[in-house]
Order: sequence, then structure tokens, then C-alpha cells
Amino acid sequence: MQSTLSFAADGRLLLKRKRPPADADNEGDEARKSVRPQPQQPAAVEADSSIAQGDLVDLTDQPSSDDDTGDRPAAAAAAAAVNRERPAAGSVSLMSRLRAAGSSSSADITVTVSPQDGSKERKAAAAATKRTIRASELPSVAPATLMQNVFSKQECDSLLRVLMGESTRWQQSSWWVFKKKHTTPRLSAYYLLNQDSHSSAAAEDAPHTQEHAPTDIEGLRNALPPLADLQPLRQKIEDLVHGHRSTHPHLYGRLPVDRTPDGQKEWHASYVLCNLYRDGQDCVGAHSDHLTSLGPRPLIVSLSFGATRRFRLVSRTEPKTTVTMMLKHGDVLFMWPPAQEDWTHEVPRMQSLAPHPTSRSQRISLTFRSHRHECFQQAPLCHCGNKSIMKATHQGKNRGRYFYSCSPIGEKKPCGFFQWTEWRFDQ
Ligand SMILES: O=C(O)CCC(=O)C(=O)O
Ligand SMILES: [Fe+2]
Repeated sequence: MQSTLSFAADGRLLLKRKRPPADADNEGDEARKSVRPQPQQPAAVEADSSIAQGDLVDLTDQPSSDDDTGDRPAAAAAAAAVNRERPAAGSVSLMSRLRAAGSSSSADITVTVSPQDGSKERKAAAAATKRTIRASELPSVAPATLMQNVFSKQECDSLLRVLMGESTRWQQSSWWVFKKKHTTPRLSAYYLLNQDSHSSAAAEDAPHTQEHAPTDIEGLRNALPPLADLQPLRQKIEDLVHGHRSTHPHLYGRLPVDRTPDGQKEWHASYVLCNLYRDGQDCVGAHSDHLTSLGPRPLIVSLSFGATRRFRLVSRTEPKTTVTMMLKHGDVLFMWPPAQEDWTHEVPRMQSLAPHPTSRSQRISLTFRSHRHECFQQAPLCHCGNKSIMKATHQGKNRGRYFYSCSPIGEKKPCGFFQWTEWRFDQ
């Protein structure tokens, strides 16, 4: 029996099981006949349908066994409880059924949502409203979808081994602030997915200095050539994205998201930004990804391999919402628009990690992205003569608009350049 995954109109995952053609019954294969579905079995099963009631686990009172970055004790306590992987009631039989079908489920992923605010009273109120949701409910609180079992364990294990070998070529990025060199606490590399993306990245001749290169362009110029092992992943991810697009046209409709660099209508990943977190001390701080080269309302799909790490999404708008989840070997996280505009994401430090059998304390993430050549080209030069950076406005009367500005890194002062773009992210 074949299984396929797709997205329902409300963002949840649907597992569709395709029965074998009727004439397969005539092949005389007794073993196969014995495992065929009975006629009363549904052809389409919502991934979490059998755990619809009674399995919400409130983690508010769970003690913390992992001190996280120390800045969010409540979230750390909740995520530590997640670490213990208490299975949701009723989820086991569903999970085994789905695994047997070679397909995917989000049934045993726990997501903690905790609205936060500065004041003591608001924090107390937030703690009271903290709740745990199933991964299938994630799209109702954040523009994201978390999927498990998209790839088989063998595929994930063998890819992890390939990537660990590759990662000997990956590097820390560095920058200078007041004569002090800073380096990213992780190793990274860019891989092109096709030669088109190479020529479009190479064509980006925007001037920049050491202080003005905070886009993916520098990485793309130094990108490693396509890696054959990434192609099947790309194909699968694109299929899932196109399925989502057909049920969520409003996410893609009015902005130039459908004009990809190669002029095609569909979303195509053109490169992968890979990260290696060597141990729990490696991390990436709260950030959103560079819009200048990704364009408005971009989509980022991230795949996790090796050690389980905490991943956190925090809304930029009030009431602040924090979504904390544990990303495991083989998990696929889709950050849909407007996640890069309205939310930050981070992989915080963790004091203790459960070692992965192959990679021990190491986690590798692959983030599939689409480079938007024409968007990058549209960004004007600032008064310093460097490429301006595109950002989104989160509050006030201009909320929802994008603008270009001079955004140097390090000690250099911005030149004051400012220009609105023609796009909005809230339409
Ligand atoms: O490792 C991850 O899951 C996230 C990495 C990330 O945010 C980035 O590379 O921009
Ligand atoms: Fe990111």
C-alpha cells in the first residue's frame, strides 16, 4: 500500500493511503493479500486522528533537567519534560501504524506555546496560559509545520554519515567589532542545488565591504558545488511544498514569490545552507533570515540530523508567543511566510544532550532556500555605495511594509539611507 502526505486547508497534515489496483488481487501473492487493507479501512487518515482527545500534556509543573541558556526557565522546564519523551496517550498504536505504512506522523512531537511579556504580572499570566500542543496543531500558532518520518531511518542515517564527512570542509564565519574578531559558534557551508543558481549568485556583483555583507550572497559566491546526495531531498521537499501551495494559495498570491530566479511559477530550492553544531555549546541566536536575497515572504525548509536540539520560534508582535520544540534526527520543519518577517528563530545552547548513536553530540541542519536574483538586484545602493538591506516593519502604522536601509555590521555607523519597497507582507 502506498502512502502520501499532503497538507489540509487548515495546515494540518493528511496521510493518504492508496490501495493497490483491483487487478493486483489476481496475482496470487498470498503474503501480500494477507496484509491488504480491509474494505472498511479509510482511504485517507488524518495523521493525528486517533489521538484527538485526552492527550494534551501540561508541562508547566515539570522540573527542569536542562538549563538551556538560562534566560527562559519556564520554557526550559517544559522542553526538558519534552526531552523525556512522555508518549501522548493513544499515540503509540497510531505511530506504529504510520511507520508500518512507511509514512509520516507528527503524533509524538510536543510543542510548548508560552506567551511572554516583560512585566512580572504579565509573565505570571503567561505562565498560567502556557500549554502544550501536538505538532499537528503547530500551524495554528505559528507559520510553521513540523513533519517526521518524511525520510526513512536508513536514508537519514546514511545522509548523516555523508554530511559528517562533508562537514570537515565547513567553516565558522567571522567578523570584526572594535578590533575584536567574532566567530559564529557553529560551522556552515552553502551548497548549490543546480548550476543556474550558481550563475545567478555569481552574477550578483553588488559592491560590499567587510561591514556590509550580511546577506547570503557572500556564502553563495563561495558555495560548494551540487552534492548528489541532496537531490532526492530537494525533490521530496519541493513536492511537499507544492502540495501545500495548492491548499494555501493565499500565502503565495499577491507577492512576487511565484517569480523564481529561473522564471518558473513553482517554488524551487536553489541552495542549501548547512550548519554543524558540534556540541551543546554551539548555537544560533534569535534571528530571521536575510530578506534581501530571499525576497519577500520567503520559505525556508530545515532538515535535522544527529543529536536532538531545541528550536525556538518567537513572535515579534504582541502578545509575544514563544514556541519551543525538540528537533530530532530526520525531522523536517517548514517555516512558511511570514515566519521570516514576523518571527525570530534560534537554536539555543544546551548544557546536556542525549548522544546520537552516530554523531554523538553533533547536530547537522540543512536549510533549503530559494535565491531571488531579481529581488536582490532591486535593492538600491545606500549612500555609502553599498547594497542596502531589506527588512520588514513589525509595528506602528507602517506594519506590514518592507524597507531598504543601510545596515552595517560592527562599529560602522549607518549612513541613514532609507527607502520603502513596493511590497507588503501582510496581504
Ligand atoms: O539549525 C537550524 O535548524 C537553524 C539554522 C538557521 O536558522 C539558519 O541557518 O539560518
Ligand atoms: Fe535562520
